[in-house]
Amino acid sequence: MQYITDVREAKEIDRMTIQEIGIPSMVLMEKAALAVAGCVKSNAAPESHVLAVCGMGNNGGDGVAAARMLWEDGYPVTVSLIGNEENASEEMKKQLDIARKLGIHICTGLPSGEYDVILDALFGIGLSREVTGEFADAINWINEQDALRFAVDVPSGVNASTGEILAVAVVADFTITFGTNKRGIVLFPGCNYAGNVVVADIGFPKKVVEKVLPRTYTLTREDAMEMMPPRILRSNKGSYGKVLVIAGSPEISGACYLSAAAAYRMGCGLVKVFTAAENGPVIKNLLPEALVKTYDSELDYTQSLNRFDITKSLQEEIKWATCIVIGPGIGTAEPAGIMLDEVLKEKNKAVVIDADGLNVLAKKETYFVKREDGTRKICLPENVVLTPHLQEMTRLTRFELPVIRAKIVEQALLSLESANCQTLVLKDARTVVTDGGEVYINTIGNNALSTGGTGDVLSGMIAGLLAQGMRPTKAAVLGVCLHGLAAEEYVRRKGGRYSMMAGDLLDMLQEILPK
Ligand SMILES: NC(=O)C1=CN([C@@H]2O[C@H](COP(=O)(O)OP(=O)(O)OC[C@H]3O[C@@H](n4cnc5c(N)ncnc54)[C@H](O)[C@@H]3O)[C@@H](O)[C@H]2O)[C@@H](O)CC1
Ligand SMILES: [K+]
Repeated sequence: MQYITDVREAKEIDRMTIQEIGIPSMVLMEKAALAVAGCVKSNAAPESHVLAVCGMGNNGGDGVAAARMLWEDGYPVTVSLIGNEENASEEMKKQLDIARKLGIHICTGLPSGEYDVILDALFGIGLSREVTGEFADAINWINEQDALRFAVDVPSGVNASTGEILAVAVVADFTITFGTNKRGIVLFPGCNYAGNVVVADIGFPKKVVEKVLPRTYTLTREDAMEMMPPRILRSNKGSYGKVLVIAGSPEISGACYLSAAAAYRMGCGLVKVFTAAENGPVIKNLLPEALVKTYDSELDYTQSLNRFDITKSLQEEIKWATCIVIGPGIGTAEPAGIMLDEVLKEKNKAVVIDADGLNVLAKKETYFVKREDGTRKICLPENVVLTPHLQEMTRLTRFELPVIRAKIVEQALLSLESANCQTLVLKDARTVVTDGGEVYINTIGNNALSTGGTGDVLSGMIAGLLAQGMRPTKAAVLGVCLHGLAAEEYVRRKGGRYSMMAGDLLDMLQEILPK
C-alpha cells in the first residue's frame, strides 16, 4: 500500500518531523535536493547545461540546493530567481547564501541562454492561488524550452491536493516528489503534467506518517494478490458463496452475461441470473454454468398481483444468495424499480448496485438527503456498494459533471451521508473507492477499458469477491484494482489498447489471479 497525501497532510508530516521529532528543515531539504540531483544524473547527459528556476519558498530552496549538488558534480549550472528575494523563506535564504559563497551563477528573472535541463522549483505544496504575472510567464517560458524538465515535489501550477491546474502549470518529464506521493499528481489533470513520478524517501519518520495517517492510498499488484480471499484445500462450491445477478432486460442480454461470468471468474461458488424471460435462452447458452430464473417482462407491473408475483419470486432468490448484483442492462422500466426496492430491504447481505440500477435509484427520493442548494447525499447502509461513472454520479448527487470531474475525491466524500455507510466506487480514469473513511485511488489500468461492458464486468468481479466473504469496501477496492490489472495484462499480451472488448477482461482474469 502506498499513501497519497493532500497538501494538509503533507504539511503536517513536514511540521511534525521538524517541530516534534526535531529533524532540521535544512536536513530534509538537503535530502530532497540529493534526490532531485540523483534523478537528473540518471536521466540527463553528463555535459547538460542545467537551469534551476526557483521561487522564494522552500520549493525554491530545494531547487537551489539541487543546483549546487549538480554544480559540484561538474554540470554547468545557472540559478534563476523568480519573485522578490526579500520575501524568501529562511531556508531559501540559507541555500542562496551557500550558493553565492561557492560562486554559483545566480540571475534574477529568466536568463537568455539555452539549457538542456530545467529544474522547476517555483512552487511546491505551498501554491495557494492562481498563478499570474512573472510566475505565469516563467512557467510558460519553461514549457517552451527544448529541455528535459524535472519538477521538484510537484509541477509548479498543479494543485497538489486536487490535480487542478491553477491557470498554468509546468509540463514535466520527471517529478521527484518527497516522502509520499501527492494526490494532485495522481489525479487528472495533474498527472498529465507530472511525467515519470519518483517518490523519494527524504527521511520523514514512518511513525510520523502513520500518525498523520493520510486518508488516501493506492495499491500495487503485489498488494492486490495478498488481499485475495484464500482457497481452501477441502472445499466445495458451497465454500465460496453464491452470487445473484439481477440484470438484463428484453433489449439487453450481454451486460447480464458479463457480470455473471465475471463473478464466476473471481472464484465464487455459484451464480444465479434473475432476468427477463427473453434473456433466459441466451444466458443458458453463453454461460451454462449459471443457474437462470426469469420473469415475464410483458406483464403490467403497475398491477398489484404482478408486483406481488415478481417480488415473491425474487425474495426466494435473495434468500438463496450470499450477495447480490442489481443493475447491469436492467433498464428503467417498472420491474427494475420493484426489484431494486426489494433488494434494498436486505440489510445483511452485500448488494452491488450498478448501471441502470443506479439510474432507477436516482429517482427514488427516499434514499437521499437533500441539501438546500438542491444537491444530495446518498443514504444507504453499509452492505451496499454503488458503482457509478461520473454521469451516473450527477444523477445521484445532482452535482454538475464538471464539478465532480474537477474534485473527484472531495465529491465522492460529499456524496456520503456519514462514515460507515455505503461504499462508493466512483468510476473514472482514476477510480475512487470510499466508504467515507479511507479513500482508495486506483492507479492501475489503462484507456483500453473505455469500452462498453467493462463496468458490467467490474460489478460481477466485486460480487465474486463479496461472495467469498470480503467486506464491501475491501471487495470494491480489490475488484477495481484487479479490473485494472486485467486491462494492463491484455495490453501487455496483445500489444494494443484499441481492440480490447469487455469479454477479453474475463480471459485476462485467468492470467492475473494467483495460481
Ligand atoms: N522543511 C520543509 O518544510 C520542507 C519543504 N520542502 C519543500 O518545500 C515545499 C513547500 O515549501 P513552502 O511551504 O515554502 O511553499 P512553496 O515553496 O511551494 O511556495 C510558497 C511560496 O509561494 C507563494 N505563493 C503561493 N501561491 C502563489 C501564487 N499563485 N503566485 C505567487 N506566489 C505564490 C507563497 O506565498 C509562498 O511564499 C515543498 O513542496 C518541498 O518542495 C522540502 O524541502 C522538504 C522539507
Ligand atoms: K515545483
